[in-house]
Amino acid sequence: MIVSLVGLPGSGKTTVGRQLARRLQLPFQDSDQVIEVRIGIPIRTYFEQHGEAPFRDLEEQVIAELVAGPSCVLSTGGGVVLRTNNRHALHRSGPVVYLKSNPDELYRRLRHDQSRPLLQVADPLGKMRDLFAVRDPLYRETAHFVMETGRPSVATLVNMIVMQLELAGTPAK
Ligand SMILES: Nc1ncnc2c1ncn2[C@@H]1O[C@H](COP(=O)(O)OP(=O)(O)OP(=O)(O)O)[C@@H](O)[C@H]1O
Ligand SMILES: O=C(O)C1=C[C@@H](O)[C@@H](O)[C@H](O)C1
Ligand SMILES: [Mg+2]
Repeated sequence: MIVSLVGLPGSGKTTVGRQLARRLQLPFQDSDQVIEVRIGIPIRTYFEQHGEAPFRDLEEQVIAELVAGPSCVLSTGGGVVLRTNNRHALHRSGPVVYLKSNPDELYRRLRHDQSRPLLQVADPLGKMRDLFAVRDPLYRETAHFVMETGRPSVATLVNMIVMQLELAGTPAK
């Protein structure tokens, strides 16, 4: 079973995913990290050198491999839901949690972070709002649960997710 986390850049997929994996005693995978190991350079540099389309091809390949692999908690890249194949692959491989965050708050969280290529633009707040408008319906379509992030701490979010999974009958180890 693959427990996946989806959401906008900075919504906490990596941070929450790592702790959730520890709680569920499952291995942790992060598709962005798998991709970076494979390409041998930061995703940001890959975007600059090759553009977005080859990155999305690689991401689709990595998602297909990960969902076919052993049980894990899988944190995904923020744009994973842009491809229909990814949405279906994640949804049918196990519970998918959408970490839903307000774009203005995410912008405040990430404004000093240079590693997110899509936010290295003149108007990153506008970009985050646009990403939310396009992707919120896709995250909802992919997910079985929507968790509002924002006020809760990472530990609280992890507790809330574990409770949701238990309510849904997902065996927590
Ligand atoms: N619930 C939370 N409350 C406060 N800060 C948080 C919360 N979740 C994550 N953060 C902080 O927000 C930043 C981004 O988190 P993280 O890298 O986990 O996001 P991500 O969803 O994996 O982003 P990306 O899509 O770019 O990989 C980190 O500095 C993290 O510590
Ligand atoms: O939101 C996005 O489209 C992205 C988010 C990151 O997780 C990376 O997957 C990459 O920078 C693209
Ligand atoms: Mg991440």
